[in-house]
Amino acid sequence: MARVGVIGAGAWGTALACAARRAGNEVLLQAHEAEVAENINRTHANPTFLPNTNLDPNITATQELCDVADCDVILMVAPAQYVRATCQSLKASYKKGTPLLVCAKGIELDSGQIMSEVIAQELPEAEIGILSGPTFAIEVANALPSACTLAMGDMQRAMEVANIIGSNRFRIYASDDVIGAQIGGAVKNVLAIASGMVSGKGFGDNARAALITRGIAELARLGVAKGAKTETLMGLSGMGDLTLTCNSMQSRNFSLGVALGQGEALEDILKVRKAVTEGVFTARSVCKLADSLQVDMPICAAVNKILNEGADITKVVDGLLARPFKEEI
Ligand SMILES: NC(=O)c1ccc[n+]([C@@H]2O[C@H](COP(=O)([O-])OP(=O)(O)OC[C@H]3O[C@@H](n4cnc5c(N)ncnc54)[C@H](O)[C@@H]3O)[C@@H](O)[C@H]2O)c1
Ligand SMILES: O=P(O)(O)OC[C@H](O)CO
Repeated sequence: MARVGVIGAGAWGTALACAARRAGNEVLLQAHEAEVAENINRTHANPTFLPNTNLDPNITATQELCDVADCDVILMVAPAQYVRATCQSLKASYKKGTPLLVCAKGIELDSGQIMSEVIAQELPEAEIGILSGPTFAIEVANALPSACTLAMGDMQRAMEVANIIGSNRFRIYASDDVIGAQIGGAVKNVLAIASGMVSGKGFGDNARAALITRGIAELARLGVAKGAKTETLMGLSGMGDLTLTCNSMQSRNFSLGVALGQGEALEDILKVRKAVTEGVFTARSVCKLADSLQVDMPICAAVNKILNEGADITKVVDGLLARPFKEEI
């Protein structure tokens, strides 16, 4: 039995705590909000972020980041824009060599950095891993079968850690492609917003299939330019997660796109959401990263224009459709 610390008791942190506990570990879940920690300890539930789910009473919660520093493996499940500040707070207690697995999916707004770059700056001694794949929290919490990628610089180490937190209901495939495993998870959120807009606008299933396929082409262009392996981008953390998120109302990113497509305003959609919709932030940061690498990402650029520059969806879509025909690459 290992001790697994989970930072962030949102839907995904709570679900990962369930998976790690099911794999036979002692699990400590760190919550940002006092009432979330209290609910988990007192009622074995997290109605704020993962309602209608009973948690194993052996999952305990704390509000203190330093409490998870003694764990054998730490999962970083704060949303992407909070990862830097969370690492800064963890720094004083973090023990060199403890695997720190990033489970957030996003690119930092100010810097355009991926999460491994943010962590390398703030916790240079961290043994970084990336856990990413097609995994809706509620299904993992309810022990429905899921699979994802765990990428670490050392493949052998990734296998060891996979054996600690994985199980027959939460299958983990090891990889040594730390960059590739992050690009899919970050970019698919932006593409899922686009896919939702296509659905919300009533453009039909053909259009959605075309968008997803051209989306994987731009995701792969960015990944390769950043140093990812193509097979990672075509695997669970890339194409797998893109397929899931671009086709399901369970996705916060897809459902936000649907609402936008149906004419709701972004501020009104976000006003009533407690859950994070990572694509809203990553739309801007992925464009910044793509510009710096001189990669053409027309769909992500279109989403950014709609979300952040107030562009009209119909006009933006018309602009995309009117581009000259080109080779399929
Ligand atoms: N929910 C899923 O199905 C799922 C699956 C895979 C990956 N992810 C990724 O996991 C990450 C976390 O998402 P989630 O679904 O668990 O979140 P959530 O939407 O359920 O909850 C929001 C989270 O933000 C945290 N938060 C709010 N303010 C904060 C602050 N100032 N500092 C630190 N944390 C703060 C909350 O404590 C909570 O953990 C995201 O990057 C998401 O893309 C989510
Ligand atoms: O609800 P979303 O859109 O944040 O997606 C959740 C997970 O990333 C799916 O793998």
